[in-house]
Amino acid sequence: MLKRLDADSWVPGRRASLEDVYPAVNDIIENVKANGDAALFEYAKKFDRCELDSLLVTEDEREDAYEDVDPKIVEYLIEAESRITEFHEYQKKEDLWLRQLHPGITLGIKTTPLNRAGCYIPGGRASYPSTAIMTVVPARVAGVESICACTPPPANSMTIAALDIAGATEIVRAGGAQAVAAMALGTESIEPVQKIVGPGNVYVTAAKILLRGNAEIDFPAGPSEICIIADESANPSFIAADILAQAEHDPNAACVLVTTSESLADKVSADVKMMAKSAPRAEIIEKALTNSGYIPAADLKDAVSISDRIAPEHLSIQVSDPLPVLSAVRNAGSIFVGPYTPVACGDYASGTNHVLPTAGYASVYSGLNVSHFCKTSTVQIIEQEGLEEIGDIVEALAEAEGLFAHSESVKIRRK
Ligand SMILES: NC(=O)c1ccc[n+]([C@@H]2O[C@H](COP(=O)([O-])OP(=O)(O)OC[C@H]3O[C@@H](n4cnc5c(N)ncnc54)[C@H](O)[C@@H]3O)[C@@H](O)[C@H]2O)c1
Ligand SMILES: N[C@H](CO)Cc1c[nH]c[nH+]1
Ligand SMILES: [Zn+2]
Repeated sequence: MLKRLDADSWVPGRRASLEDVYPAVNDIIENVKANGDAALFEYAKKFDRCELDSLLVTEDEREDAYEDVDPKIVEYLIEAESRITEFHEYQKKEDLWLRQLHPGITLGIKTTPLNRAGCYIPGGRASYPSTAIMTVVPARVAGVESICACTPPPANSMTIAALDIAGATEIVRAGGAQAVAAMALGTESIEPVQKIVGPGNVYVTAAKILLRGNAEIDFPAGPSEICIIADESANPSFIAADILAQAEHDPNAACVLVTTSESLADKVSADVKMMAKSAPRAEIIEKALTNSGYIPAADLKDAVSISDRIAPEHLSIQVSDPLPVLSAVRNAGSIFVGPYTPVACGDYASGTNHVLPTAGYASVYSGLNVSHFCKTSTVQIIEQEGLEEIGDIVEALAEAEGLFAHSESVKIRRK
C-alpha cells in the first residue's frame, strides 16, 4: 500500500502540481482585474454552485451564524481561540526597543503592525473554522486594524462564527484564486490588502504566488503534508492514523514515513490499508495515498537528513529517544514529538498555528506567526559623544567610496 519513495524527487513533485495550474489561475486573475465583483459572482456560480446576492457578510448574518451552530462547538471554538491567542501573545515584540550599545550611540527596533491584512479561509472539500482562528488571531494580536477574511460561498455558519470570535473586521463570500485576486487587486466591494495569508488548494496557492507583486504573502501553504520519522519502538497504528488524518484533506495531500525499521513500514502500510477502507473520506484518502509512501533510513541521522530534504509541513517524531532527533532537525513547518502528540492537536487546539509552508518551502519560511503581520524599523539616536567615536570611520569610508557629501554631513556636525 505505501510505496517506496525517493527523497530527492519529493520537492520537485510537490511543486509540479502548483505549476500545472498557473495558466488557469492567470485567466482568473485577469478576469477579476477586468470585471471586479462581477467576476466573483461568476466564479461563485461556476466553482461553488452558488448564486450570490451580496459578497459581504452583514452584522446580522454574523449574529445568525451563532444560532446555526451547535452551542458545544461554539464553546470549543471560543476555548480554542483563547489557547491560540495565549501562545501567539508570547510572540509579540515590544513596540519600541532601545539600547545604548556604546557611549552616545543608542540603537533600537520599532515594530509596527500592517494596516490591512487579508486572510484566506479554505472551504472547498471541507469547511475550516479552525483556519479562521489560525489566520485572524495572529493578525489581531499583532495589532492589525483592518482584517478582511475571504471564504468560499455560501460561507459556512461555523466559519462565520469562528471569524467573528477571532476578530475579523470584514467577511467576504469569495473563494479560490478569485478571492486572492480580489484581495490583492481590489474590487468595488473589497479594498486591496497589504498582505494575504492563509492556506488553500493548488489554485489558491498558485494565485498567492502569482500576485506577489500586488500584495505580499505569508508563504505557499498548499495541500497538507506529514513526514514521520520513526524507529522500531513506534506504534504503527498511531502512525497510520496520523497519515490518514493529513491524507483526508485533499487528493493532493501527501504523507511520508521515514523509518529505520522495514518491519514497522510493513505494519504501518497494512494499518493504512485497513483504516483507509472504512474512512468517511476514503475517496480523497485513496488519491492522496498515491502521492505518499515510505523511505528507509540507515539510522536516525540518515532519517533526519532525508526529512530535511523533504522539508515537510508537519514532522512527527516517533522514536524511543526523540530529543536528539528534534535538535538535529533543520527544516519542518511544525514539529510534533512523541506518541501522544498527534498533528490533529496542533490543527485545532494546542495553541500553535496550523498555517504552515508546504512543498518544501519549510526550508526557507516559518509557519504563520505574529511577525507576519508586523514590520520593523531600525532606530538610532547618536549624541555628540557618539558622533566623535565613529566620525573618523564614517568620513574615511565615505571618501573611499567617492561619496564626499556623505563625509561632509558628518564633518559639518563635528566642527
Ligand atoms: N498548509 C496549510 O497550512 C494548510 C492548512 C489548512 C488546509 N490546507 C489545505 O487547504 C486546502 C483546502 O482546499 P479546498 O479545496 O478544500 O478549499 P479551497 O478553499 O482552498 O478551494 C476551494 C476553491 O477552489 C476553487 N476551485 C476548485 N476547483 C477549481 C478549478 N477546477 N479551477 C479553478 N478553481 C477551482 C474554487 O474557487 C473553490 O471555491 C487543502 O489542500 C488542505 O490540505 C493547508
Ligand atoms: N492539517 C491542516 C494543515 O495542513 C490544518 C487543519 C485544519 N483543520 C484540520 N486540519
Ligand atoms: Zn489537518
